[in-house]
Amino acid sequence: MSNTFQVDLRGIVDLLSHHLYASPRVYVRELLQNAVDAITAVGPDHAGRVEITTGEALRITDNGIGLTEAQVHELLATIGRSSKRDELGFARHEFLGQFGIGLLSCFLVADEIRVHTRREGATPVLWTGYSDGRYDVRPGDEREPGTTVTLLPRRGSEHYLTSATVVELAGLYGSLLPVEVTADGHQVTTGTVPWALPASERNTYAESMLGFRPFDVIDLNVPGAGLTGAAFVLPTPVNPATRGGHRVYLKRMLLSENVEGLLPDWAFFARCVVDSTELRPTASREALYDDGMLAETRDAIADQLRGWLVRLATTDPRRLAQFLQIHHLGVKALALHDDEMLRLVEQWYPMQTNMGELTLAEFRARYGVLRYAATADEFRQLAAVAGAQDVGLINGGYVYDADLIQRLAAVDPEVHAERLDPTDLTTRFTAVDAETELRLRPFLSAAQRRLDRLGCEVVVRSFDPAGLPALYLVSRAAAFHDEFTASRDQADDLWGGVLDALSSTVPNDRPQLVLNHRNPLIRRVAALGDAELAALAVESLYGQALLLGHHPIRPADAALLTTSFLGLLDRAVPGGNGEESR
Ligand SMILES: Nc1ncnc2c1ncn2[C@@H]1O[C@H](COP(=O)(O)OP(=O)(O)OP(=O)(O)O)[C@@H](O)[C@H]1O
Repeated sequence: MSNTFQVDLRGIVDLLSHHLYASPRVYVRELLQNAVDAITAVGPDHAGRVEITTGEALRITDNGIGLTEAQVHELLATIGRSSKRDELGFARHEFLGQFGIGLLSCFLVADEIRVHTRREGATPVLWTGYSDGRYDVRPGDEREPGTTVTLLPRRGSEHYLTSATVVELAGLYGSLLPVEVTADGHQVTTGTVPWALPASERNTYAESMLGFRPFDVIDLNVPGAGLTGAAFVLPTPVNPATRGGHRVYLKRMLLSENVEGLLPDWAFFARCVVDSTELRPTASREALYDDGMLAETRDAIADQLRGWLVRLATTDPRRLAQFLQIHHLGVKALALHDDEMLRLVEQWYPMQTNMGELTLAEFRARYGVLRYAATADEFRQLAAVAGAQDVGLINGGYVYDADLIQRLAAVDPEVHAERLDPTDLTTRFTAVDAETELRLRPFLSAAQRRLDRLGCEVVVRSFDPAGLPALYLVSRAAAFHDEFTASRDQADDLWGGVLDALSSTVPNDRPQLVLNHRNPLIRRVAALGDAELAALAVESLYGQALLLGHHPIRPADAALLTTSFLGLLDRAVPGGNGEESR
């Protein structure tokens, strides 16, 4: 014995209202959709009209194909039955509907639905359905071919059927529909799609619908998906992690204002408004069905956005620079994962270097190796000295920059990157000749004695620029060592013990104060007969070099800065040595 499933309508309505549709508001969309489909079914030359009125009840009338009594029994009384599928059960291309459940959404706001309909050449029929699952069919009053659906509001749902709400919802879902729609006398359909408007009106559209005045508007066209539309480029920075939704229409009916998955992740800077005849909705009609077609469409749109970027680069680099200025954080964040964005950054994003602003591509063409300082402090410390020796240096200290340089070198075997360590520079410093070295020895050992307690080593080298008297250089190992000893001092006994055991493995090359023998002041200081004055001078040079390189100032350094400054002042101002006038 074989039986058929029984369906409890109340269960189905609950399922629809709470789980399938985001809000009961969608009933307006489903009604509009049925009216448009009925008009489409008449034929391409039929001048379709849809009229919605509100009041005690909501009425929506179309001059579409209508239904015969037999069709009413077959289509309206069977959930899941649709006239919009072919014999094999596939959705027919020209229609919006396909599932055979849309009319049920009206039960989200109404307890009773009446469908008054007439097919050309047949008699009028009145079908009445109730939310408890009953329906009846009677002969209807005389009427033109077409259909009128009437909803009697459910108690508590009246607000979904007020004039204001219905006019708003009909406009939201139906403004681009290819048939004439009015709601309580208001013209709902606008006639033109926004992306076909002249440039100034597109901007106004974006301002009112998307909430921003676009930086630029890019036309989109994907014939394979029957897709036309526009991408509006955001004029202000956005966090690329916040997925912005797109306004998507399917066969001119709004799917959602917040569709995801239409663009690849890297295109976070654009909001699209598109219409497609081929992309498919999910059953809730609030999202796009994620299939091969959507993937191909995404790729095609990505190509068009990339094309826009490339065009900007060749025809209007100034605007591309503006674009990157707005969206650089997002572009750079994505470039850490996306090779195309990485190339964009390489070619077009100017980074700070000691030779002015240069793109990584320009820098590489000029200097071969992408030599960079990993922090802004290191960069400041090294930029001038490196520049004077014609060593190009990139400031990798801005967010993502050092990582991007490293990644570029990782993905492209032709690119070489090198982090410049401050002590690497000493190899470019020329040692002074043996005779001078010998002459300077007493001065140097006196200077070393003064700086020993600060853990700093004093050396003399010749380097450019000659105007720079002294440079404080910390190697990575030395910086680590400093941090290590600082933590050792703060740690409790247990951790102190562990750190002590480790300390033997920590290299302890000391930071260096490099005095520049090319600098006239340094020569004069080194030649001073007055040992006390020379020591004061070395201490101030040490303090000044620390400040110049933005190094942390420890309490001992601060004390030294004060005493050396006051000491020098004392020597400079006449009347010292107890000779003050009384
Ligand atoms: N205004 C109308 N004019 C003519 N036929 C209609 C009208 N409204 C509904 N119908 C008929 O009733 C059937 C069921 O409608 P329903 O809205 O439930 O499903 P659908 O539109 O086929 O699919 P979907 O669930 O995707 O909307 C339709 O296939 C159509 O044949």
